[in-house]
Amino acid sequence: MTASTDRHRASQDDKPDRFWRRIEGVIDPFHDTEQEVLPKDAWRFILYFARQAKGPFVLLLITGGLVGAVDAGLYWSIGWLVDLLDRAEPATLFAEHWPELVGLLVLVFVIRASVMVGAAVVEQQIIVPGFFAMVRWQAFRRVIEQPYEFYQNDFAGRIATKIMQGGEAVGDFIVSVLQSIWSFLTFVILATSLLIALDPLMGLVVALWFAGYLMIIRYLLPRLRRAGRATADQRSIFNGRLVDAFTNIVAVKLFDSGRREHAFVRDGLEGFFNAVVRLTRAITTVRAAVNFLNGAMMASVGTIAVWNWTQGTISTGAIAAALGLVFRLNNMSGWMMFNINGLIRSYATIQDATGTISVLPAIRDADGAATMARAKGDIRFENVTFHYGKGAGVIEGFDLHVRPGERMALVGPSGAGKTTIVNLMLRLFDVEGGRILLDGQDIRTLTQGSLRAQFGVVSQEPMLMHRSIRDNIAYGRPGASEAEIVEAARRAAAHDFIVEVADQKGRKGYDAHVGERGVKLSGGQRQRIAIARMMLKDAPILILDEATSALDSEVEAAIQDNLERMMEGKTVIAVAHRLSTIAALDRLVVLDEGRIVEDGSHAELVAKRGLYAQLWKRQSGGFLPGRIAAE
Ligand SMILES: Nc1ncnc2c1ncn2[C@@H]1O[C@H](COP(=O)(O)OP(=O)(O)OP(=O)(O)O)[C@@H](O)[C@H]1O
Repeated sequence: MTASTDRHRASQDDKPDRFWRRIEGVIDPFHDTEQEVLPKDAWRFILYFARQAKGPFVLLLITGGLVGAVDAGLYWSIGWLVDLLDRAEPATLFAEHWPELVGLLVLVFVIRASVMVGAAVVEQQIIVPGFFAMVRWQAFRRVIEQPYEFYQNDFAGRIATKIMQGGEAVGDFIVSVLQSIWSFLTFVILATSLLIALDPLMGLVVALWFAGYLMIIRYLLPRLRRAGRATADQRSIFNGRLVDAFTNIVAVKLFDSGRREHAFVRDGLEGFFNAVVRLTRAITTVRAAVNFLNGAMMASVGTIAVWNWTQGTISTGAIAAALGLVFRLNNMSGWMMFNINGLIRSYATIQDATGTISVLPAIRDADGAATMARAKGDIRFENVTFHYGKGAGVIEGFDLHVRPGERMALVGPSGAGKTTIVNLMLRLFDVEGGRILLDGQDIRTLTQGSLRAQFGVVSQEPMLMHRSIRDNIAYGRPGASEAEIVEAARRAAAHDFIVEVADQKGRKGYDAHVGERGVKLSGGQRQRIAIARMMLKDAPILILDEATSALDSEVEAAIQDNLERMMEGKTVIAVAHRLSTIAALDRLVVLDEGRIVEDGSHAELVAKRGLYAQLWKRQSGGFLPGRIAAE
C-alpha cells in the first residue's frame, strides 16, 4: 500500500473521531474560573458548576422533557390504535388509514429514537466526559494549593477519592434532575391531562396518587439524606483505613502478628455496614409505601375505566391508553425512587467532598506578592515562634542569621526542631510569631513559587514520583536537556546504576519508572536520584536534611567532591545526625528544645565541652575521624 492510500485511510478513520471530538469538546474539561475557593455549600457547589455549562444543561432539559412527552404520546397512541382496529375493516385498513399508520411508525421509529439518541448524546458525549473532568480539574487545581499541613492531616487516597467522586457526583446530580426527574414530571403532567380528557375522575386519581407520592418522598427525604451522609462518612473512614494499611504495608507485615489491622479494618467495615443498613432500611420502607400507593392508583383507574366502558362512555382504546399510562407511571415511580436515592447519595458525596475541596488554603500568596529573582542567600529568623498550632513548645523566640555563602549545619537531639526550622524557611508552615527574611524580604511577601525556587532540598525521604527516572531528575529543572540530566546523574554517582535498571514493563535506564514513592529502588539509589535532581535545579540555597543518610561511605565519598563543588558560592543548611558528615562545615548551630544553645565551628564547639561535644563524643566513641582531626 502506498503512503498516500495510507494517509487517505487515516483521514477517513479520523472523520468519525473528529465528529465525536467536536461534540465531546462542547464542555472544555480544562475550563477554570478565577474563583480562589470553590463554594462550601453543596447546593452552591452544584450551581457554581452548572453555570459553567449552561448550554449543555439547557439541551438536557429540552431532551429530558421530550423524552417524557414522546413516552406519553406513545401510550396515548396505543389507545388510538386499539380504537382504530375496533372500528376499521381489515380489508380496507391500510387503504383508508395509511397516513395515520405511517405517522405512528414515524413516531415510534424516527421521533422516539431521535429523542432518545439526542438525550444519550447530550448526557454521555457532552456532559459525562467534559463536565466530570472539568469539576475534577478545578478541584485538583485548588487542592494542590493547600499547604503541607493539609496533607499531613488527611490520607492522600481519601483526598484523591473526593476529587474523583466529587466530579462524578455533581454531574450525576444535575443529569438526574434535568433528565430523569424532569422527564418523569413531564410524563406525569401529560398523563394526568390525557386522563382528565377521558374522565376527570381518573385524572383526579392520578393527581392524588402524585400528591401521595410527593408526601412519601417528603417524609423520607430527610431520613434518606441523613443516612446517605452517614454512609458517605463511613465509606471514607473505611476507605482511609484500607489505604492506610496498604500504604504502610511493610509496617503491617513486620508488626501485625496479632492481626490488629484486621480488627481496625473490620471496625471500619462494620461502621460502613451499619450506615448502609440504615440507608437500605429507609429505601425499603419507601419502596413498600410506593408499591401500595401504586397498587391503589392502578386498581382505581382500572375500575373507573371498566365502569365507564360498561356505561358506554369510553371506548376500548381509551381503556388501553388509560391502563398503559398508569402502568407506565407505576414503572416510572420505582425508577424515580432509584433516581432520588441516587440524587441523595450524590448530594451527600458532594457535601463530603466540599469539606476537603472547598477550603481556603491556610498559606496563600499575599496580594501583590513579589517574585524573587535569584537570591543571594541571606536568611534571617527574627524572634520566630511556632508551636504547630498548640499553646506552646517547639520553636520559641528563635533568632538566627545565615549569611550568603555560609555553610551551616543544624545539630541537636531528636525532636529539637531542626526539620521544623527548615520547613518554616520553605514556608511549608507559616510562623506563628516573628518573621523570616530572605535577602531582607519577609518570605510571606514573596510568591511561594519564587521562594521555593531558591532552595535545592534533599531530605531523608527522597520523594520520588511514580514516573521515569529521567522525569524525576528533570523535575528539578523542567526542560533540561538529556545531556544535563545525565551529567547531574553522574555527579550524584547515580548514572552507573541508572543504566542498569529495568522496570516491570521492560523500560530501561532513564526510561525506567520508579514505583510509587520509588519503592523499586534502594534507599541509597533514591537518595542519589534526589541529589541529581537538586544538582540540576542549581538553586542558590541548599538544604540537605539527612541528604546522605542512606548512602554507604563509599558512595558518599564518591559524590562528596561534587557536592562540595555544588556548594561553592551557595548558602548551605545541613541537618544530620551523623555529625561526621557536617563537622567540616563553617558553622554548627546546636539546637535543643527549639532554642539555639551553641553556635560555632566544630573545633570551637568541641573545645566548649557543651551539648555538641557530648553528642560528638558519643558518636565518635571519643575519637576524631581522620578527615576532621586533620583540620
Ligand atoms: N506536624 C506536626 N504537628 C505537631 N507537632 C509536630 C509536627 N511535626 C513535628 N512536631 C513536633 O515538633 C517538635 C520538633 O520536631 P522536628 O521534626 O522539627 O525535630 P527534629 O529536630 O527535626 O527531629 P529529628 O532529628 O528526630 O528529625 C517535636 O516535638 C515534634 O513532635
